[in-house]
Order: sequence, then structure tokens, then C-alpha cells
Amino acid sequence: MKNMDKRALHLTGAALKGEIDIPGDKSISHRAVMFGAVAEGKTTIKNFLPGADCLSTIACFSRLGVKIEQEGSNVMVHGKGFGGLKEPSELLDTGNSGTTTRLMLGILAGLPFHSVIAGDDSIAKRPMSRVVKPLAEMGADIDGRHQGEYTPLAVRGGKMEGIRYSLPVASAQVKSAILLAGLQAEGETMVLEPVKTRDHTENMIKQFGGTVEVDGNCVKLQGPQSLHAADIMVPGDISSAAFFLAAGAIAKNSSIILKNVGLNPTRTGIIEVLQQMGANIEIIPNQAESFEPAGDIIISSSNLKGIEIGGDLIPRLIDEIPIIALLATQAQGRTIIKDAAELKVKETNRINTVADELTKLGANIVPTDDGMIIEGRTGLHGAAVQSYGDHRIGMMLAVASLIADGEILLSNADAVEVSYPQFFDHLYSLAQA
Ligand SMILES: O=C(O)C1=C[C@@H](OP(=O)(O)O)[C@@H](O)[C@H](O)C1
Ligand SMILES: C=C(OP(=O)(O)O)C(=O)O
Repeated sequence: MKNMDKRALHLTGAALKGEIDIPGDKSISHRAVMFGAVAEGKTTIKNFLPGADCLSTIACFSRLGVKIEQEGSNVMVHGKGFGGLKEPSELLDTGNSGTTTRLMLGILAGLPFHSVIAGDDSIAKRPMSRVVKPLAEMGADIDGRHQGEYTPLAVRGGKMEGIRYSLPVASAQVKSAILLAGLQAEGETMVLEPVKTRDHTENMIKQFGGTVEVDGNCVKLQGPQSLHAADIMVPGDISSAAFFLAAGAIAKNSSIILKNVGLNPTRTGIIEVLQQMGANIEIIPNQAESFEPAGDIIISSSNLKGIEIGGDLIPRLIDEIPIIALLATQAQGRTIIKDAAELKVKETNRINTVADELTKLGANIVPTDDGMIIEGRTGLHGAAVQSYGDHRIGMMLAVASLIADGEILLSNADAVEVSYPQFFDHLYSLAQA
């Protein structure tokens, strides 16, 4: 995100009312396209997220010779099986998307051709050897700057063998890359997670007719497997809903309904945090059966208290920590976030960008090695801040404008396009309802 789009936000004291449909889950949208591409037959995807990251996934798989028709949130993928993917003649540009970069590596690892993957300046700083190392052990030939740590990465895939791998970091992207390679490998692939992470890849394998066994933190499959097209209904993204869950809790005289939010238990850490902080929150699960659970959430103005967040909960809310930090500035007492060093290797170093930008608004927040400590409750004020091209930082700062006294001038506001193109429309519609 290079554009320097600036937005003046002056929503001080606005009450939020009404309801919004939460756009499709980013993690599930990526996977639906990828699995559709490597399965045989026509996959339809409904409520796909047409955010920049998922559009990067579509563009990459189109370059691999897969016909993909996309119109808004409706997508059709004409899959040809793993073997039907073709050597790309151009670079595979993953934009700002870590998920596209790492999961696609797992697919390319098993395919007998050459390709080069690169993304934007942020992607070029994110660690890739966490995926390159196990994929190389399985038989792929992958190289990049700093012995394969950074993009651009050149891949020559080939004959793969199954692997038993203990993840050194809790990462659904690394787990997923290994499973995608394992589906093409000879024999058993087993991934052991230090802490359970989002399980959308495991769910997707089953949805596309494959088999995978999950036993606690151990995920196992036999390769090779061939997959068959599926019809996928993507639930709303709880990571996007999180911004409005926080907004509804901290804005005065507010009560809003967030419709169709994904409620996969590996993603619902934010709901537990809100409950522990004392928020007025009600969950209404959808009655209809679905491969990924979903429901509506009602959130109202709340008196919050500080809490401690760490351990197994962290992977279940990793992308929500920037907005949790804002919540904590409005909670009575101290909030401690720990065991979250992974935040340093996201789109930005989110420990630093959260602490720096919230400090500019008057928050009392101290970055630590693996998280942050926030003292509440502080009155925030307007200031010039920036997203640094990180969508989640941009949305957190925009939500802060509901409570900050004065104007927030947000640079790089267009970063929200990465995961939530309708974000500002939704914010203004709830503030004016
Ligand atoms: O698998 C996924 O879809 C994701 C996994 C997480 O990353 P890590 O695997 O790096 O923890 C998360 O932060 C990212 O937004 C999406
Ligand atoms: C970390 C994120 O995504 P990715 O790793 O796919 O860039 C995110 O969406 O917050």
C-alpha cells in the first residue's frame, strides 16, 4: 500500500446504532480459492472477500493457469487438480498478503516447475524460512534472500515426501503450507502445533473431499490425495467484526448488530476478551448447519475493566490485538498483553506501531518484548497518526476517532482495502443511523 491517502476523522462522541453485514472471512476466502484451484471441477464461492489480499490470491492462481471468474463476492474457480497448474511466465505477486505467500509456497512445493514469488515492501520483510525449511525437507527447492528468509523466492517444486514436523511457532500459515504440500507428498504428513491455531485448512480439506485427522494439537494426513470441487459459503470475518465490537463497546449510547460473524472456536478469542472485560455482548448463533459456524453479535456501550491476555488465547485473537489495545485504553485498570511476539512480524511490527500511534493520541501504553502494558482509563485526543500501510492499525485508529477529543488525521487510510474495503462506509453508516 504505497498511496498516502489521508482521512480526517471527526466522530467524537458519535453514538453507534443499526446493523451491518460483516464481509467474508479473509482466511477462508484465500483457502476457498486455493483449494478450488487444486481440486478437480467447478468450485463456487459465495460471500468471498473482495479485499486486496484475496484478490492477490486470485491473480496468482490465474497466472498459474487456473480460470477464475470473480464478480464482487461471487467467485467461480475452474479447478484442474494439482497437476493441472502450469508454470507461470510472470512473477507471482502476492501484494501485502502473508497468507497468499506462505500457503501458495505449500502448493508450489509439489509442482514440477519454476516460479518466483514476491510481494510489496512489507512482505519483503516478513520471515519465510519458517515455511521454506519444512518444505525443503519435504523435497522442494526454494531459495531467496538471506538463505530463503525473504522474498523474492524462487521455487522449483518436485517430488515430495511426507514429514513429521513440530512447529517452532504457533502459525496457521506454516501449518497450512505443510498440509498443502503433504496432500501432494508420498506417505504421512504430521504437524504438531505448540498451541492450536485456526483450523480452516483442515476444514477445507474435508469440504473438498480429502481426509485429515485432528487429535488435539496434532494434524495428520496421508498423501497423495486428489480433491474435488465444492460449494463454499464464506462466513463473515470475526477479525473485521472486531473493530465494530470494540467500537460498539467504547462509543457512548451505542448498540449495534453485527450480522453473520464467523464463530469458529479457533478464532473467537476476541469474544472471550470482551466478556472478561465486562462488555455488554450477546451472541446469537445461526441455526443453519455450516462447515464453519457463524452467528449475529449484539454489542452495546460497556464499562470495561483491564485484564491479562496471554498463553493459548493469543493465536485465537492474534490479529485483534491492535483493537484490543484501544479497548484497553478505555478500560478501568491495567491490561497486560503477553506471549504475542509474533506481532513483530505482521504487516508492521504491531507492538511498536500500536504503541507509537496510541501514544500520539494520549494513551498510556508501554511496549514490551512480547506484547504491551496499557493503563486505563485515559481520555484520548486528536492527532496526526498513520497506518504505516497496515490495515489493522488503520482501522484501529479510525475507531479511536469515536472517543478521541478532536480530529484524527489518518495517513495511509486506504490500507483498509486489504481486508475490509467497506470499512469506512460501515463506520459512517453506524455513526449516522
Ligand atoms: O492462516 C491464516 O489465514 C492466518 C494466520 C495468522 O498468521 P500466522 O500463521 O503468521 O500466525 C494470521 O495472523 C493471518 O492474518 C491469517
Ligand atoms: C497478518 C495478517 O495477514 P497476512 O499474514 O495474511 O498478511 C492480518 O490480516 O492481520
